[in-house]
Amino acid sequence: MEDKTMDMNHFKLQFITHFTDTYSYLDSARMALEGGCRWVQLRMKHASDEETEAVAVEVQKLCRTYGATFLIDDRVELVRKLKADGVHLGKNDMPIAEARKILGKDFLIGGTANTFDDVRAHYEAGADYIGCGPFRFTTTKEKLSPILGLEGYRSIVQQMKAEGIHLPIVAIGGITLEDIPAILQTGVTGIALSGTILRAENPVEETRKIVNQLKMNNE
Ligand SMILES: Cc1ncc(COP(=O)(O)OP(=O)(O)O)c(N)n1
Ligand SMILES: Cc1ncsc1CCOP(=O)(O)O
Ligand SMILES: [Mg+2]
Repeated sequence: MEDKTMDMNHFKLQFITHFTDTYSYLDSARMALEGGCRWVQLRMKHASDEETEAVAVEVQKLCRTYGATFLIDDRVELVRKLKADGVHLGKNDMPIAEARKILGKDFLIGGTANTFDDVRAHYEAGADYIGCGPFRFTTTKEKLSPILGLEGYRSIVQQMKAEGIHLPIVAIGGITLEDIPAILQTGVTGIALSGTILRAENPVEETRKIVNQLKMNNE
């Protein structure tokens, strides 16, 4: 497992896999890694445990080759079994405090937030970072929470500052390359995305552009 305190650039872009007819989960992760992303979440919503484990083993190997952080969506037990780097949990998943008891302090745990109250609850439960969204409508996730837009992030970041909550927060949901400068201006730490890379004509090149855009907007 990598050092949680490593270079924060590493944690500015999280690529999340998504089922497509064009690319396998493994190839999707490979393209993001080739493009320079160093934080990958394997999200296989409708797959069985067996199917997910088989893919996770391969994506984990690839991530290790690239020195990337490897997270799995939802599946705490699989994260423990494979010694992945961490898990991302939402409202309908295992509570973060329970996952922390199972995984201990050496695994990353991300929590989904749509409001400042969600952020505070995850902070108190011991989350390492927040995935906050949706920024705008996306077809990648069903049953979306209310859209936040730029104003939603500004408000949440401002409340975090006011209450002294220091936790990395990545914006998520329908984000494209063009959105990055304005999103970072709101004070969030980074972004998480999927569709804009997988729909691009050249996903590796699109990832490169996103990585460069994030570097240019580095504070
Ligand atoms: C970085 C990041 N943020 C939010 C989510 C959404 O998690 P969740 O609300 O549990 O929904 P599913 O992804 O499980 O459908 C995420 N996965 N990653
Ligand atoms: C998992 C998730 N949670 C909120 S929006 C979303 C999907 C992000 O994917 P995309 O970048 O394709 O909108
Ligand atoms: Mg979930």
